[in-house]
Amino acid sequence: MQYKTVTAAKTKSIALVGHDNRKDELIRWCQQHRQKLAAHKLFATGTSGHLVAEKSSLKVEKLISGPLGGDQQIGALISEQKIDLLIFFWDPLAAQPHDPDVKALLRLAAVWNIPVACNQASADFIVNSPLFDRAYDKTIPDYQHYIKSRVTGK
Ligand SMILES: O=C(CO)COP(=O)(O)O
Repeated sequence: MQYKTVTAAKTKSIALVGHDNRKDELIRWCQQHRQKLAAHKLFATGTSGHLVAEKSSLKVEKLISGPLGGDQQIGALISEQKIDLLIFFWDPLAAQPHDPDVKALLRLAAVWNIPVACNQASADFIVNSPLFDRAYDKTIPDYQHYIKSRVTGK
């Protein structure tokens, strides 16, 4: 795979996702960091998004609920380079009916070099990083090169 450098803008697009047993933790984290988060564009799976918006007054673009396709929507936005950060409080202690979608989302975040926080401590490190409010150069797969070499065999 060939890679290229792109710049994540100062204003980030942040995806917020919490499994049911971890939604309270996600909401508390959003309330705690409300001021910092308000400067960015927020997306979330359906239930998480409604709850975060209601309980923190943050503006959130709500996608479909996770088990009905929301994880896949966020994955698609990541592959279109429309998400810069993923805060995903997934549940390590309960099986999810849509486990393949959860894995797919985490896989795409790894493919596209997206910082991921799976718990409150990681999320704290991310939100307090100087890079959180600043433009950031990162490497991602060079799709133009990838597709050209697949099509032409060169
Ligand atoms: O299931 C989820 C992520 O895998 C979250 O979806 P909801 O926010 O709709 O509960």
